[in-house]
Amino acid sequence: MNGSRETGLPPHWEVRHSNSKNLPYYFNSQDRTSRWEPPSGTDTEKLKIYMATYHSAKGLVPASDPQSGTIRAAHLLVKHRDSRRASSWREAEITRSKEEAMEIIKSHQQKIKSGEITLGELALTESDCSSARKSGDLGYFGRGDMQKEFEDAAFALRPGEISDVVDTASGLHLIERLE
Ligand SMILES: O=C(O)CN(Cc1ccccc1)C(=O)c1nc(-c2ccccc2)[nH]c1C(=O)O
Repeated sequence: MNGSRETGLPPHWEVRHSNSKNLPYYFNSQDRTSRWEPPSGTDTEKLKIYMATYHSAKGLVPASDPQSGTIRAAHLLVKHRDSRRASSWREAEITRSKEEAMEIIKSHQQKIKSGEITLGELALTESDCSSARKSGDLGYFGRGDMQKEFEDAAFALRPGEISDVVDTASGLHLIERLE
């Protein structure tokens, strides 16, 4: 529990760490909801200071042991109205259809294949995942950490390779294995 005064978060909210995505997220212990972005009413200056000390104090660094069956990957997520959580930092309510999302991610795939732009660069502005701010980098993860379709596709890639479109409950993904 990190209390609300040091974190700058409203009461009942705390910072947690998603090991699978190697990202902090925000958890409300009262109604047990979680989100990638800080809730409204957060004192962002205090949170920034807390996050700096929290992360350095806890030494939360990525699991740097690919030998333990982990890989490192980045992804670009395009959500649609049937995504399990049809909302993202880009769009509060995502209403596009799955077919429209497929057209969008296929055009992203073409741009990446042509060498016009990298997946990470495109993820920064186009990915509906909160990892967008890290160019889609999810850090290291092992089997059992991600949704099965995502895991199978990611582990089938060689380092540097990019997947075809992967369909999960979260939406449509392009995955690049980094290590
Ligand atoms: O699937 C859901 O019910 C909600 N999620 C996952 C999630 C999990 C914890 C906190 C916020 C979002 C997503 O929709 C989601 N999944 C991902 C994801 C999926 C596969 C691999 C990496 C990330 N990112 C997100 C996101 O909003 O940022």
